[in-house]
Amino acid sequence: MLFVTGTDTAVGKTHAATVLLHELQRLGFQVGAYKPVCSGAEIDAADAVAPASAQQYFWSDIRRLQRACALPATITDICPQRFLAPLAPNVAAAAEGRQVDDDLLSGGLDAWQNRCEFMLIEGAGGLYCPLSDRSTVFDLLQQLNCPVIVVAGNRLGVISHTRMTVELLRQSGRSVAGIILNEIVPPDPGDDDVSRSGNALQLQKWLPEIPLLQIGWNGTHLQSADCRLSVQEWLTSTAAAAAHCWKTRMNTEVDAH
Ligand SMILES: Nc1ncnc2c1ncn2[C@@H]1O[C@H](COP(=O)(O)OP(=O)(O)OP(=O)(O)O)[C@@H](O)[C@H]1O
Ligand SMILES: C[C@H](N)[C@@H](CCCCCC(=O)O)NC(=O)O
Ligand SMILES: [Mg+2]
Repeated sequence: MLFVTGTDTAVGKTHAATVLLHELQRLGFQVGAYKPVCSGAEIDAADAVAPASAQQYFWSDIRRLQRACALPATITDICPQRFLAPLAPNVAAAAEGRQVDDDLLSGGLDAWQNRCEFMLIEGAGGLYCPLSDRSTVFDLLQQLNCPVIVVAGNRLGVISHTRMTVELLRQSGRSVAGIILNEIVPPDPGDDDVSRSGNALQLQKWLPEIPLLQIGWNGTHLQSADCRLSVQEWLTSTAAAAAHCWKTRMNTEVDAH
């Protein structure tokens, strides 16, 4: 298992997860994709004029993960709990008179047993985003006990947000496999925006022991910002740690039954 978290909502966790899926699959790994809960549905354009009851909702994160995953998977395999409002999942659930099922957050992974070498899991929002009324992304991560990738949206503020996220993970014993600095704003060719162009160097300076990768605007590939290792080396070692963790979970599940 490999958990993709981020410095905030809308920093490119899903975008980075799809890039990771493509890159890992290109290296031959069989990777499943999972999001424990998703909030914020959209309506297919073709349905926009249909009466509300007939409208087909979809969840962009689930659709993007499903399309990027090379293994056959239903929407429920990818994400077993889905809510309409674009709010924290527990708040979105309450708006429908429902509750997020805490056990199903990790329990939904059981559907993937023996179907892949490991799972790529995307959270929602940042580390302390509530998932249910009782638990946050961070709690789920602690329960899953797996390596983490931190997606950092490249904008002013990213240095502090990334360091806080990494510090919390490290203090709690999580292994941070890497930081992905993701371009969430299109480049302006006439203007070198120093509030963004200097952030990779700063992250390397303040977090020198964590591999730093980058995804460009509309980028479909990972780039290494870390001269110590290539993207392929990083992917291979990260996949090995993720596979070990998934195997451990499956063995534990088998023992429990
Ligand atoms: N590198 C990129 N290039 C171009 N667009 C991007 C890039 N990264 C993200 N985006 C766009 O920015 C928006 C937010 O990205 P994304 O949905 O991946 O964020 P997220 O962190 O997964 O958010 P959430 O907390 O809702 O899961 C999306 O429209 C996405 O397509
Ligand atoms: C609606 C968003 N897109 C996202 C939830 C983000 C909630 C952030 C809450 C917070 O930390 O303040 N949903 C999701 O990832 O399924
Ligand atoms: Mg997302």
